[in-house]
Amino acid sequence: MADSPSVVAVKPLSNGAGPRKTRMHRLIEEDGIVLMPGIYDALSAAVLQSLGYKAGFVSGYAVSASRLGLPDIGLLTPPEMADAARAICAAAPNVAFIVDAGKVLLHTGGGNALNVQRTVRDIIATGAAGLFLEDQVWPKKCGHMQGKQVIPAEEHAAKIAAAREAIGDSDFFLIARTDARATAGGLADAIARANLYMEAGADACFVEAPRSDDEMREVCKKTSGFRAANMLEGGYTPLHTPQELKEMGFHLIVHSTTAVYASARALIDVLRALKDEGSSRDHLHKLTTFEEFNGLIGLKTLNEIGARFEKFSVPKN
Ligand SMILES: C[C@@](O)(CC(=O)O)C(=O)O
Ligand SMILES: [Mg+2]
Repeated sequence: MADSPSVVAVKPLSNGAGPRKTRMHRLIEEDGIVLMPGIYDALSAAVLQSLGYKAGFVSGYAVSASRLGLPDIGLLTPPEMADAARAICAAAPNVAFIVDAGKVLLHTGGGNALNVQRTVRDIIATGAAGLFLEDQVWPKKCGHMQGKQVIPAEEHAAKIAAAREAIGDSDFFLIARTDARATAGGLADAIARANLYMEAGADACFVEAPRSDDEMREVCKKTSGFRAANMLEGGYTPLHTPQELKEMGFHLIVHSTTAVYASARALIDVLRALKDEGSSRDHLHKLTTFEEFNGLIGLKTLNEIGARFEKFSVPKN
């Protein structure tokens, strides 16, 4: 067990050539903490990139809501999630994305090491920078909902070890999540699991849904390696700034629901106004402009490329 929030373990390369330094390791090194808003489609990824974010999180909660209009209770299928991750990585190539693979994998309770290894390779192929693997029983639930259960710790640790093997020396970061805080074992079991998963080869641990600042500090004091926190508005965990979380001993922050809740709020408000008033003309300040929106999704650059290749003429010498 760790006794200091600053203790981190960087996994060695399999060829023995020193510590593995992935994109995510370098981002953590830059500022000590990495803020990753949860996004859910190519447009939300493009917004993230346009604002200069260096990292983002492909949220299962938000993808389930945006693609299916359904809650985060294990209904999204692996191909749907992988497809979302591919479109997101393609739309924002400058952003390092961590993919919430809880659903991609069906490893939660079901599946075995082979399923894990296949999923890891599939997610690497999307262009993502890493993934989350969680220890809930399938069908899983959002970490801030009632009634969660976890699989045996050793079983999940073996899946983490299988994931580590599949990653090899790829530029890919493995975050092991535990949902045990909500079960009979409570925080002590969650902390023991996080440390076991780190031993099994995770780059970072994520104890989901601690319920107070004291619990968050305890997680940081008693776990080794890099640590992730989830700032889910309306959930169990108190909301904090990156600086506050860094001081507690966290290194990665997921804001899983901020973007999808903001989108839903904006859509509800403006579409209600349109329904009531029959026109959007008094609400244009709530919308992007035609130019702003086209710029966001790269129209100018694409037009320039199109113009360059309109006609081929043999160069004269
Ligand atoms: C992080 C999360 O898994 C939500 C949660 O379970 O707390 C997501 O899908 O964004
Ligand atoms: Mg999720």
